Amino acid sequence: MEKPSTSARGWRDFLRDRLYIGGTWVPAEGGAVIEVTDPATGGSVGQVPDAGAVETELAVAAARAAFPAFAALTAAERAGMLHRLADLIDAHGPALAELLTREQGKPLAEARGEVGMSAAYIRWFAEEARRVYGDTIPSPWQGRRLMVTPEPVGVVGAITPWNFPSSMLARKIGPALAAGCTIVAKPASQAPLSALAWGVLCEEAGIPSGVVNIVTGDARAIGGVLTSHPDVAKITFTGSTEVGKTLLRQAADSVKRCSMELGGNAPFIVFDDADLDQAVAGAVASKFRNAGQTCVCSNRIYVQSGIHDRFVEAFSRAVEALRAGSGLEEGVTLGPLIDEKAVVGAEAFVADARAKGGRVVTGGARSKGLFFQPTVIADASAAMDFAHEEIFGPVAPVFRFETEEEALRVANDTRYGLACYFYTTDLGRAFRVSSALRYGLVGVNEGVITTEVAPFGGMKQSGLGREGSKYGIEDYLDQKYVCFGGLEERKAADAII
Ligand SMILES: NC(=O)c1ccc[n+]([C@@H]2O[C@H](COP(=O)([O-])OP(=O)(O)OC[C@H]3O[C@@H](n4cnc5c(N)ncnc54)[C@H](O)[C@@H]3O)[C@@H](O)[C@H]2O)c1
Ligand SMILES: O=C[C@H](O)CS(=O)(=O)O
Repeated sequence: MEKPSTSARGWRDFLRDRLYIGGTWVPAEGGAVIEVTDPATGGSVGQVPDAGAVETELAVAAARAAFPAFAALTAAERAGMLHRLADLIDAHGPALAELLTREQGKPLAEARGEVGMSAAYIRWFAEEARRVYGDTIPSPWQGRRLMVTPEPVGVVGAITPWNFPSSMLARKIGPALAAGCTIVAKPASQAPLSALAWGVLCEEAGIPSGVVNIVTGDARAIGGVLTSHPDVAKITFTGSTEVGKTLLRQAADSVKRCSMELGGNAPFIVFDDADLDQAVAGAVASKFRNAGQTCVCSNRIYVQSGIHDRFVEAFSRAVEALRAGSGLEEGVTLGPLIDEKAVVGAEAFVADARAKGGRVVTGGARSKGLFFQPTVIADASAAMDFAHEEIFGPVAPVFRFETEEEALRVANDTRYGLACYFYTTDLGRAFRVSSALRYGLVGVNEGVITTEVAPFGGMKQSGLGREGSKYGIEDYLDQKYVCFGGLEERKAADAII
């Protein structure tokens, strides 16, 4: 397979101010647009159409029309398209990463990591396409053969968040196309440009018109069509738990298949027997990645009393070493928050903690623009808002605990169940605690554990289903049971002369 040209295309070459529907680039009805701004500077990065129900109906119709022929391709043909798509993502990684940093704010190194992860998800599902096996089942009857045949569910509606505008889309486009489905995707308006860049890449990868459609604009109107349209078979959503519940309610009337990747409230537990340096490094990585704006960020840091003071001192020192600035500057490790609402949210969590006895060890205030100081708050307690709500910002509350039983009780005391982490050098504790924690993802002595080869998803109100891994394609397939009867040898009297 010929590798795509790596001719130096810049981030501007992937800018599109049109919707990608049925393989064509079209404006919103009436030409309304949404301005996309760089959260580090407030400057304009580009514009995208402010579309709604009418354009979404057109996109669903295009996806519906493309589905039969795309589903009829062989798995190898679909795998070939996905491999070409992954090769294009890799070939244009630097440009795609710069576009991502400009619209979302994360440091370039993290953006490059996200683009690389996007290609990894697509490549993983290119190969999963070739392993969608069925079953034959031993028949309980004479003269019958029983088979189970997986079939693509059909048109998929996908809605994705702003914090990982590329990889969250990859986690949906990959399995959908691998299974033979077609898709209509709506990115978040805060960071929609990376998704439209996917339209450019899909076009160049030779993915047939109408298979992938990207619609930007009015979330409520677009989501309203996707969750109710009779031609949409499945909804896959990544975002807040509250919006996930809204979409589940809307999709119920037409009983659509739903996958939900929702909010988190990750505990990060440090036992007395932990390796202190490892625990500090893990806490910084899991808390401050994307300026604390990831669903799997540590939200509550529980430290056993014997190591507590040494941890707070070492952790605060490491946090103060973080370098805040524009994500485009090499060496920057902490970018801006996505918008003013996010900064106000972080300020509110700090004010609430202070009012309830929390001690700000470092940080605690906004700096300039949409930047918020990386913050450590000691003497945190269950009375504080961030004990029960997702912070989604660079604020690290540290709670003290005495026993393993207490740590497990408080760690599990949440409606969420996405990610959790703990540090210990005791093997027995590692097995006991990883078994007792009610979370979909468990990091033991590691603070960042996401990979395309392992299932990603939550328990409780953190979601439904899994993305990535060998499990991630299952939600895009219907298992059809076929019973072949009348197979006994026909007697002479039955024979048709
Ligand atoms: N579990 C995961 O894999 C995962 C990954 C990333 C983010 N998240 C969660 O997402 C949240 C942050 O992202 P966000 O601010 O973009 O979340 P959000 O729920 O506000 O928005 C997510 C997407 O839903 C759209 N949306 C909002 N209201 C809608 C409606 N009524 N109908 C249809 N679409 C609607 C938005 O435009 C966006 O595209 C956090 O809670 C985070 O934990 C979870
Ligand atoms: O925020 C949500 C993402 O799923 C984080 S990760 O990059 O997949 O770990």
